[in-house]
Amino acid sequence: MAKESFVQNRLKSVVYALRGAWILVRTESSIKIQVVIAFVVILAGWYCEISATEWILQLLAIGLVMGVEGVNTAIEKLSDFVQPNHDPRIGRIKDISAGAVMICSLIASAIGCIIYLPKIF
Ligand SMILES: Nc1ncnc2c1ncn2[C@@H]1O[C@H](COP(=O)(O)OP(=O)(O)OP(=O)(O)O)[C@@H](O)[C@H]1O
Repeated sequence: MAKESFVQNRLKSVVYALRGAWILVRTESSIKIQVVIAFVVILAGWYCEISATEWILQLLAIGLVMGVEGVNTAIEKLSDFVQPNHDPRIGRIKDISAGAVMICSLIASAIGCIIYLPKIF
């Protein structure tokens, strides 16, 4: 069998990653909520005519939260696969992973407040 070229290989990886992103959006309620929030703040950014720097910060915050949420989901699924039974060590791993999402969400909320509160009040 002929060896795949570098470009074919990379294209396959992109397809696998797109498939993973689609599974996330289709099956995970937390990601669905985050997609809605992202949509709302993008509309708000457009409505409030935020600056280029504010757009960059807002998009970074959206990407950060959704990216870490995806990794958190993968950790939860891997945990359930390696240990289907109740195990305090798995509980701790899942708690830490959820904690990482919470930290990113708090930072993203702070960025949202810094951008929009002065425009509202
Ligand atoms: N196998 C387990 N052993 C011990 N504790 C667990 C186990 N599975 C879950 N837990 C505890 O329950 C919490 C919730 O776990 P779960 O996998 O249901 O995540 P979740 O936050 O409900 O997921 P989702 O993001 O899909 O809503 C964990 O953070 C952990 O404290």
